[in-house]
Amino acid sequence: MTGIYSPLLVTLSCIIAIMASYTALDLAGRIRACKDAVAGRYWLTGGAFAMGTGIWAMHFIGMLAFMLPENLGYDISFTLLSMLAAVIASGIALAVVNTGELTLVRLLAGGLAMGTGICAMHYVGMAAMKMQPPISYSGPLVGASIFIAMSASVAALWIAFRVNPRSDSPAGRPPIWQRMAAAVMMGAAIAGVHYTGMAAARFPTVAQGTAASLMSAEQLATLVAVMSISVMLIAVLLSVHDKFQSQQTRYLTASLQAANEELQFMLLHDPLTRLPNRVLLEDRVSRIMARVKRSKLEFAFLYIDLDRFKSVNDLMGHHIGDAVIQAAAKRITETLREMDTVARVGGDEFMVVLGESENRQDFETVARRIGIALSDTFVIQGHEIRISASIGISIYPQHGTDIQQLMAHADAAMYYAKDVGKNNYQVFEAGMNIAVERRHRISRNLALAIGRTELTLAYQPKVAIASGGIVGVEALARWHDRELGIIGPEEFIPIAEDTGLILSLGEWVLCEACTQMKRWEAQGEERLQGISVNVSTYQLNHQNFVEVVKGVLEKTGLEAGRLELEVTESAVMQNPERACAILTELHQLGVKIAIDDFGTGYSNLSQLKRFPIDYLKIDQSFISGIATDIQNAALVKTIVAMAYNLNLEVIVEGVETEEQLAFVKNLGAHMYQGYLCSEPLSVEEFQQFLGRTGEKDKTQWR
Ligand SMILES: Nc1nc2c(ncn2[C@@H]2O[C@H](COP(=O)(O)O[C@H]3[C@@H](O)[C@H](n4cnc5c(=O)[nH]c(N)nc54)O[C@@H]3COP(=O)(O)O)[C@@H](O)[C@H]2O)c(=O)[nH]1
Repeated sequence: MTGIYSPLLVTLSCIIAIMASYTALDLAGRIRACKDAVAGRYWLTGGAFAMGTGIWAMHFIGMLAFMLPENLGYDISFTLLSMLAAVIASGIALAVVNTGELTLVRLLAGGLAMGTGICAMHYVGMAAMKMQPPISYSGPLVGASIFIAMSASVAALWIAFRVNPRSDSPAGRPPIWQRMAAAVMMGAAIAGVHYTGMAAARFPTVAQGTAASLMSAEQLATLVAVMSISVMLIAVLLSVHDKFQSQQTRYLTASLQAANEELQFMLLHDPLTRLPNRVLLEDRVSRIMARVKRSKLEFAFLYIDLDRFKSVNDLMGHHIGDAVIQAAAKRITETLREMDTVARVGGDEFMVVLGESENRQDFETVARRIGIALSDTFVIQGHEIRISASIGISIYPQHGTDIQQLMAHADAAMYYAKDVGKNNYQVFEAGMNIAVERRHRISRNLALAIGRTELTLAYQPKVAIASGGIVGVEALARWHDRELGIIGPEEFIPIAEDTGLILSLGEWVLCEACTQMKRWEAQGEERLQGISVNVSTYQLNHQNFVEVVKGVLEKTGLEAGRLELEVTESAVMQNPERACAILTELHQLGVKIAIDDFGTGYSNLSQLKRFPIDYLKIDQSFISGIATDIQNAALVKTIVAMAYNLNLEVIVEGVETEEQLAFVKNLGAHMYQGYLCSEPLSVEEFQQFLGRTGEKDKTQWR
């Protein structure tokens, strides 16, 4: 009996073989990429089922494509057994592909197992065709089909391995067209086995289906269709999954790349200003240095520190402080050229590297420009803020041949600029290093000294000019450092202000002075109406200053009216609204307020009218030449007259001679302080002083 092939079903069988191959290859890739052992086992089982049923479906469609004159039946158990053989063969193939390395032995063993499975599937499937007399086979063609099965399996395993590299392979997954080409090759091999096997079969001339036939060709077609659709569905689902996963991977890769770039940026930039940080700056400097070495040009470091920034931050809050830093960064950047670099290297510190130049005047010009730009008023959220900058300059190679040296020298010059009054620039000179080293030591040692016996208070009497009697005392901080010896407040107070140490130092002074005043009260010392304490700008502007004063009064038990706070004119004028509010609160407690160093600031008396002031202290610089300097004399005269109008008492500082005293007495000033009466004394000396003067006629002391 001879049969003919239906071209449609043959084509369909080939398509199914290709689809099954594609599905199998894809699954093999997934199994190889899977790092989770349990999930890998699921993929293997699913893959074996999909590939096995695919091959099996191809085989039976191929059988159905072969139309015999007789209607034949198919034995169910053989049919299912052939499917099992295909699934097992596929499982073996996938397990082999899943190994780390495909050695020749493993490839041959896997190919043999898979080929055996395919042959078993084919010939068991053929045996499902129950006919009488049974089908006979041509030995050479069966041999050829077995050979094709074995070699196709080896080729298929090799292809599967090649198109599914390990997940950590640098090459990554091959493109889809390569996988498709591999699937076509595998499909052709599977179809080849089948059709060679079919050619080997000799069907009897007259054949009849046997009683064992339980499944008709239609039923078989239905089963095959279900299986084929399953394979196709798996293929479609996998492709959708694949697409989704590759989209996901692309998205994740893009986000990872963006995150990496941001991380890279963050590592090299300051987050607030987005300017380079010290690391990036150093990198750029080393490049400039390499260039400059060859060209014999110079380049400069500018160390910029914002003056009074700490009080802006404390006074107005960190959000305003941050905005000032950002605005300052912008202004600095705007003064520079493309080739220059500005970096933020600390809270209110910037470092500028000015690219190579032949003329060092250029560096100073830029420093001057930056200084001017930063001293212009900043308007931040409606607040007018005034700061300035102290700038230190070091030049390569004159001031150093490595980055650290150049930075240290620019830093030293910057501190020098601060020491000589801020709001200026200085080019590094050898002696500045020593000054900076001393400054560092002072701030280090001062932090340790607060609250220890190294810090003490000196007391200077206040004398009523009319009566000559002692009426008060001013407490002044003194420091004898174990390592550096005596350090004057002129030196350590500004450092304490710059470092913020003034808060704890100021509180200590306040507490110590009030405690001492309380002791004098307890001793029955009636002449001292009160004790005055200096308050720095930084303290006054600090948010909890009123609370600190209240706390000290409570702790020491001193009556508020016995405490007098001396605030400088410039401290008050830095933020008049806030200063006025704080001073009013303190004044309402009963604390007396004196404006210290009056005449050195920009204010005039009418501006001070709204402040709750009790005393004006005329700065000692006006007193030294008062008898000879007509201008100073006129000024003091005017201040005293206006103070009278405002109902303020005038204290004159720095009176050293009888002549000066006579002059201020003549003007009608109320009190004086100065060496004429006494310099500031230790507590013991002041005690003796009180004793000595107490024996004199109180009203006739001087
Ligand atoms: N915030 C704080 N500031 C303080 C504190 N203690 C001192 N200071 C301030 O330091 C500056 C220098 O003070 P000092 O060296 O103590 O000098 C004072 C007097 O010794 C000096 N003086 C007094 N009489 C004369 C004199 O006849 N001639 C002369 N040449 N100098 C004299 O004047 C200084 C007093 O200044 P003032 O405070 O303005 O009354 C100084 O600005 C202090 O304010 C502190 O604890 N906190």
